[in-house]
Amino acid sequence: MGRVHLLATGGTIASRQGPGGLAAATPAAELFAAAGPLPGLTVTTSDLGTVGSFAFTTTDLRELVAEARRCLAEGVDGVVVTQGTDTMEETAFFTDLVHDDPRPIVFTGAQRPFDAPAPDGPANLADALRVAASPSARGLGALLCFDGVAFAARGVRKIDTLRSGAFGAPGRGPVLRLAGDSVLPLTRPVRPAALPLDLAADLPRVDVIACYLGADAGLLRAAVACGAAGLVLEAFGAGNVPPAISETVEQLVSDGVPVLVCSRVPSGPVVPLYAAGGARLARGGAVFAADLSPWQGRLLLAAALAVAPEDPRRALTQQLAL
Ligand SMILES: NC(=O)C[C@H](N)C(=O)O
Repeated sequence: MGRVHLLATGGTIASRQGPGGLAAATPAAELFAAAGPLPGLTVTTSDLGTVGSFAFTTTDLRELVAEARRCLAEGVDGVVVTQGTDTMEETAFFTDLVHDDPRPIVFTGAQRPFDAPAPDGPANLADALRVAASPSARGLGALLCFDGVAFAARGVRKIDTLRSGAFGAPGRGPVLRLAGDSVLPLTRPVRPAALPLDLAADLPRVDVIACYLGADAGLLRAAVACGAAGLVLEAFGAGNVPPAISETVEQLVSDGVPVLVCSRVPSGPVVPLYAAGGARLARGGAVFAADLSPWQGRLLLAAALAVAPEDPRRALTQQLAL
């Protein structure tokens, strides 16, 4: 008999139509009841909140991971977190960065609300509960289970605003597939060691700066003026930025502000190829973030700065080597 704890935070999976639009209001026990009986599983439930994930802060993120750890300490085989899909790729990734227990923490949600004529939440939740109890999920870290498959947290992205197949992991694919009651293993990605992050302390501010044709360095400087301790560039293509930005990056890095390079393209790695583009950024000391999305890169840089404020490079390199 598998034992799983369900921790609910809100999101569309818990939302119903109200006078001003959709609002999350359904508690964990009701979400579980709608997922139907799951023979062979004992499920306990608790509620951490009922908000849309677009309202999450990094404080909520730290509290969520701490709460999931408390649930695991009760001796369950795994934890399922229900939340909104808007920031699920960030929550799952952050959880994965610090998760050093072989038991999985599985995120799921829905694209259609709880009171829709054909909601997708109940099936997603049933799948996520099965994954959380499955021996095939052990050692895979934080997972995101949606629409019949589960993705490793690293590299997963929301790829559709409304369709039930909301997530993908470009260039990687899912790690588990659901078939009825069975959880079928597909691949086992190697995970770097967990970062020893103090969940009680605030994360340093890291901002993501978008690059677009003709962009100048104004937003980079503004971010630093607002207190950013590190910056992530949402660069063009394989990691190129307009000249005004690379010039400023060089200066910021030498002033001690680390800069991580990600791409605005959803698939493929960033590499310092072009003399006046990415190669210039690399010469200036920017770190290239493989195929991490800017939003996952931002959380990685914030965690690296928290763990090693003087020299986040080592933590970054260790996490990006795989
Ligand atoms: N499908 C969803 O859950 C989206 C919702 N806006 C949220 O992130 O809370």
